Amino acid sequence: MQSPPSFARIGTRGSPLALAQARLVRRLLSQTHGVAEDDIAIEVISTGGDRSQASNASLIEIGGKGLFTKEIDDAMLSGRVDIGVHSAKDVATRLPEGIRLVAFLEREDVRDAFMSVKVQSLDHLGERAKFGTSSIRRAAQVLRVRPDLVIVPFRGNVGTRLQKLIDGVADGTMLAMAGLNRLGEGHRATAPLDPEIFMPAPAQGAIGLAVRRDDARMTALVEALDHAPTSITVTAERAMLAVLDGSCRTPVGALTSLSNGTLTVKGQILSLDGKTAFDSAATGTDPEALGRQVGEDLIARAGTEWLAQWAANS
Ligand SMILES: NCc1[nH]cc(CCC(=O)O)c1CC(=O)O
Repeated sequence: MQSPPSFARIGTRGSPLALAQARLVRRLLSQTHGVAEDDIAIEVISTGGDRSQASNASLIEIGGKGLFTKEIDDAMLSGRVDIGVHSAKDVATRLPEGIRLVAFLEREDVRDAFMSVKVQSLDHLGERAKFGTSSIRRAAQVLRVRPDLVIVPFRGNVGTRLQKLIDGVADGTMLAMAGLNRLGEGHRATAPLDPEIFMPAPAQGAIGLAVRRDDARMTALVEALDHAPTSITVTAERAMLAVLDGSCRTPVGALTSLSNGTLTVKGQILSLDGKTAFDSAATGTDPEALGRQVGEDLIARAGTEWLAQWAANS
């Protein structure tokens, strides 16, 4: 009989992207710690996010707190798996008490890409063309530059979405370059979008690794995979998001650059229809402090009256 994997058990969602990310983590752990890949198990765990994507859950429900991570967190807490591998942008700013994000892998391309089988860019879409997205951020950003477009719900993995474009369910859509690249499908992107205008989701393009807070062995093994510049920028963006999470449910974009130890954090919040947007930026060295500063400044600029429409607890 084969002996069970002894080094570590990774918990992941079952989507092609999630599996590609879990396999990347398995390979890095194996290389870094000199163990066989067979000694690292990959356990597929279905999450609430997978179930609501399969159904017709509303835009607001998707992306709710911990939707893509709860069952993996539970599997870690019960000892079924040791490491949770997540797209960092899908990880809620507040994690369960016993769980910690301890490492981020080197960030992929942070940008979103425009995708279409008909036209080369967003500008080339016809008047009132259908734009497929189930992301409130992407819908707001697209409507900001093309208020005439009609937003239609659009879900599924990369292959499904491409088929939907071919079938004419939508004339265009937007996907993260990171996901496409990690699936070896980067060539499918019609045109990467300017991240200053189409600000990515906070932490987009980074893979976050979670462990049980009391698991010192696993913490040390996983921390060895951390990519410091990614940790710094993602920490700033998640700090910004944590401030905004506490007071509103508006679409949020973030863009951080790091050069010679100096961080510039930019943030944007928008109304769902894209008609209103507030921008802020800050430069410095402390990721947490800068992120919080940008979040608080966005709240101040938007003002309580505007934010009241998008109250966190409504
Ligand atoms: N919400 C789904 C999701 N979570 C992470 C990615 C892509 C990879 C990444 O941004 O790290 C995607 C798909 C997409 O937004 O196109």
